[in-house]
Amino acid sequence: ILYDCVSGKPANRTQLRIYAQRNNTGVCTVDVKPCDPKEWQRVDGSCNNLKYPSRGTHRTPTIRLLPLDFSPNNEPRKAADGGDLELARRLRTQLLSSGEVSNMKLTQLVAYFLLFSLGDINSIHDPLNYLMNITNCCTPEGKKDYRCTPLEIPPDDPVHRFSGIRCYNLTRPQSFQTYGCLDNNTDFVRIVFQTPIYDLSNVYNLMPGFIDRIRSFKNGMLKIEKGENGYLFPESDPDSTLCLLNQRPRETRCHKYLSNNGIGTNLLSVLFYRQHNKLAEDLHKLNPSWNDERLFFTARNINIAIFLQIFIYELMPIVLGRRNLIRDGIISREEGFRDLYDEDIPPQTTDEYAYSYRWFHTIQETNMKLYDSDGSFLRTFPMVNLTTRTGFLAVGENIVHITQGGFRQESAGFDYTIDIDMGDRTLGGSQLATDVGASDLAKGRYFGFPPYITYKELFENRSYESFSDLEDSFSPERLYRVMQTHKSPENIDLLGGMWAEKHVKGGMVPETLYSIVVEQLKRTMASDRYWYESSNRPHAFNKKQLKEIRKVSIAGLLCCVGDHVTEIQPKAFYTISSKNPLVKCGSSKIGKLDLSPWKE
Ligand code: HEM
Repeated sequence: ILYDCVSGKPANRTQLRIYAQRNNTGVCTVDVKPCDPKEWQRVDGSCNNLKYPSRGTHRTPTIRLLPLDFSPNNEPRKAADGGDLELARRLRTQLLSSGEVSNMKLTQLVAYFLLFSLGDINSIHDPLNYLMNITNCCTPEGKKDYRCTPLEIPPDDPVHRFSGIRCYNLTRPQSFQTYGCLDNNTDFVRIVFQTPIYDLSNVYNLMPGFIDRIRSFKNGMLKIEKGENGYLFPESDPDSTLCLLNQRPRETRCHKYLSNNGIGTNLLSVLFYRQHNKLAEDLHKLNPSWNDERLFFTARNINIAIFLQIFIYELMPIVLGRRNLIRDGIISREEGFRDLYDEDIPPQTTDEYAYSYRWFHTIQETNMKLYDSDGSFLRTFPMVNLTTRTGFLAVGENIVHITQGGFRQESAGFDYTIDIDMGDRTLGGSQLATDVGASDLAKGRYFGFPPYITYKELFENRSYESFSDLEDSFSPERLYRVMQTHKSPENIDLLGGMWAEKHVKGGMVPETLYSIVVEQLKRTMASDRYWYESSNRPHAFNKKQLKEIRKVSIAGLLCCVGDHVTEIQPKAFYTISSKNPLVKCGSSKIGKLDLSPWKE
């Protein structure tokens, strides 16, 4: 049955006729085969919710925590005095300092895993649009193009008053309107090409239909290709334009079916891809009678559970605060099952959720340190030169050196500073100059987010009318900066507010970011019929199996499938220290899974 993506209902004849005329049936509808309530979790995300079978697939519309706030024609909202809001680049340079500050407690893996988790539910079509399709937004012609939203650089800019660069290329976020699935005079609804549930889309389902190209259909395995370093995944497309920064002729590899995104996402996609095969292989040894289908879906079921266990129980407590997450029902102290499913909540993500992750650009350390497999420091490399450069991973021992650096190098500080390369280069040589923070702030206006204080009101359940109402939310110095840069509290953007806001007690992120993330995680857990902690889902783990899943860790993952990882600190999101020393991978201190409870 062809479902209309936006409404989530079977498309009627009139709709189908209109889509056919517009030649966009493929993007505005999704084909859902009849659901079987007991089947394995589908790779395409359909039938997760039996009442709304298309919710959960690619192009499931996002939802909003608060109503849209736009000027006419979806232009940015106006300031309280009716004028334009302050330039995004000026706010970025005034609210965030530029510099190198390390967080001595956490490793680069934190940023890698966060970005990887985001790629599971959010596609990178918007950045690709201005990197590949619409590259002329700073030309006179581009400035007249509705799709363009170039960023003006103020004449007194701390960097570009010297460079002469006056504009950054940027495009409007894409929506169901962009693709003609909704008429232009309707409310903006963001289009996302990833499934809204956490199901390792980066590995199994980057685009509809990819799964059939990467499955070997033998013993549950995914295809692999043999290469120089054993690192090769099907299939490279050397002619692909997606790997913009590959340095030819040496770097030719570009994934056809896996991500070609930031270096951390690419690395983790490779690790989870490999882990699928390791699981399938071991399950096959334990249960030689299982067929390909059963081996594939069991391995995938375990792989997703490992990813979620690391994400929700190991990473998020560090970032958001363990006690906070227990209090808010995101994690449990008990090891047993949790049945949180509510069929009335369709699988969807809020725009605010994916957007708020942009705050993590401030924790990205870009001066990447590369280490040998025995832990000897080799050299540094600018990470911003590696986005859309999958070819680099496949050359020489690079993947080994990046993996080692992931758990040996500190992340950048969770402070009010943005790394210099993030704030002034961002995308290596693929743009003359970019400021990811300025793009982030401006994008919020083109998503139509209401002011920061409206979110404060939502989460704190009180009103915020003057700057003095914000005294509890900012340190005096930060509040002073906010007042210097905004004429009215209503002018503060959602991200600008989060940049300056105090961090949540017990956690490392701004209070509002905490609230947005927790709101979504609750929805995610309640709306996923296949959530791994549930005892009632089809093909649920039994008690012993879940107990094994509870043991996994990022260190265990790296030991199991990381290149040349023979020793690692047991808590690998934390830096190496006397309390968290390097141990051999075989050590009982490394949390990893024993598959014997899966033996039939
Ligand atoms: C070297 C590291 C990174 C670079 C160079 C980078 C660069 C970028 C760029 C250029 C964009 C597009 C901006 C726009 O179109 O407005 C972007 C988007 C984004 N990035 Fe990063 N990023 C990095 C790391 C991270 C990390 C660690 C996170 C944390 C989760 C993250 C989260 C996001 C999010 C949420 C978006 C928005 C995607 C969307 O909804 O369109 N990035 N990044």
